[in-house]
Amino acid sequence: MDARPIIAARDLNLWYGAAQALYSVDMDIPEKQVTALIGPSGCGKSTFLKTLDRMNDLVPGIKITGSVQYRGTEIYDSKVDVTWLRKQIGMVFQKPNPFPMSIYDNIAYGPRTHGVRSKSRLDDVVEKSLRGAAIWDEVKDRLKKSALSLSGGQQQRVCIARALAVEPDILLMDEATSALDPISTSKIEDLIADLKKDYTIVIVTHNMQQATRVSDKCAFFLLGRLIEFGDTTELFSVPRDKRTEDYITGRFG
Ligand SMILES: Nc1ncnc2c1ncn2[C@@H]1O[C@H](COP(=O)(O)OP(=O)(O)OP(=O)(O)O)[C@@H](O)[C@H]1O
Repeated sequence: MDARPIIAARDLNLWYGAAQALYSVDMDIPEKQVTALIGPSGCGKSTFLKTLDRMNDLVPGIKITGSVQYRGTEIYDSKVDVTWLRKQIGMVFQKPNPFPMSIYDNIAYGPRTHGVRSKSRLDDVVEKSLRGAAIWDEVKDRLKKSALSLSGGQQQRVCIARALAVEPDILLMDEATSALDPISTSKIEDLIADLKKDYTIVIVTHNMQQATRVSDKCAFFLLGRLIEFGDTTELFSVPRDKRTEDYITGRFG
C-alpha cells in the first residue's frame, strides 16, 4: 500500500482557448519516488507537468478545472502564493537555461531572492547544491566563470543545482536529457536515482528506455487522457490497456 500521495490530481481538465488538452486526469504521485510521464507527441505530458507548479498560469486563454493538491493544499486556490509554490516545486527544462552570469551566481540567485544575504551561508548553499547535482568537482575551481562556458550536460546539472538551491520538495523535469549526449544523459539518470532519496521527482520523457531505467511509477497519456498509471515494471511488462501495449511495443507514436 502506497503512502499518502504528495500530489493528488482529480478530474483535471485544461483548455488552451477552445482546444482541450487534458481530460479528467486523476493521478496520485507518491513521495520520494520517480514518476515518469510518457506518451506520443502532443498527448499532454508537458501540459500536465506544468499544471503541477502553475507554470501555465500566464498562457492566454487557458482554463483549468478540477483539483490539484500538493500535501493537501489546493494549489489553484486564490490564496496560494505562487512564489511559495514554485519554491516547493522546482522545474528543470528541456534545454539547459543557465542565467548569463557566473556559476556561483546562478546557484545563489534563488536563495538571494528568498532573502539569504550571508556570504558564508551562500557559499555553503552553492557547494551543497552543486554537490547534490553531481557537478561540484567539475566546477569548484571556476565558480566565478560564466555558466554559459560549460558544456550542455554541465549546464543542465548547474540548472538542477539551481533548482536544488532553494530546497524544493519536488523536482519536475521536462525532457531534461533530450538535448544531451548519451554520457551526459547517463550522468543525469544516475543523478535522478540519487536525488530521489531526498526529493520527489516527476519527469517527462520520450525515451521509454529512460522511463524503465529511472522511474518507479509511470503514466501513459494519449490525446490528453491518462490511459494507464502504475508501477513502471508492471506497466511495461503487463500493460492493462491495449493502447498502452501498442505504444510501448512501438506500434504507434
Ligand atoms: N501554450 C499553448 N497554447 C496552445 N496550445 C498548446 C500550448 N501548449 C501546448 N498546446 C497544445 O496542447 C496539446 C498538448 O501539448 P503538450 O506540449 O502538453 O504535449 P506533450 O505530450 O508534452 O508533447 P511533446 O512530447 O511533443 O512535447 C497539444 O495539442 C499542443 O499543441
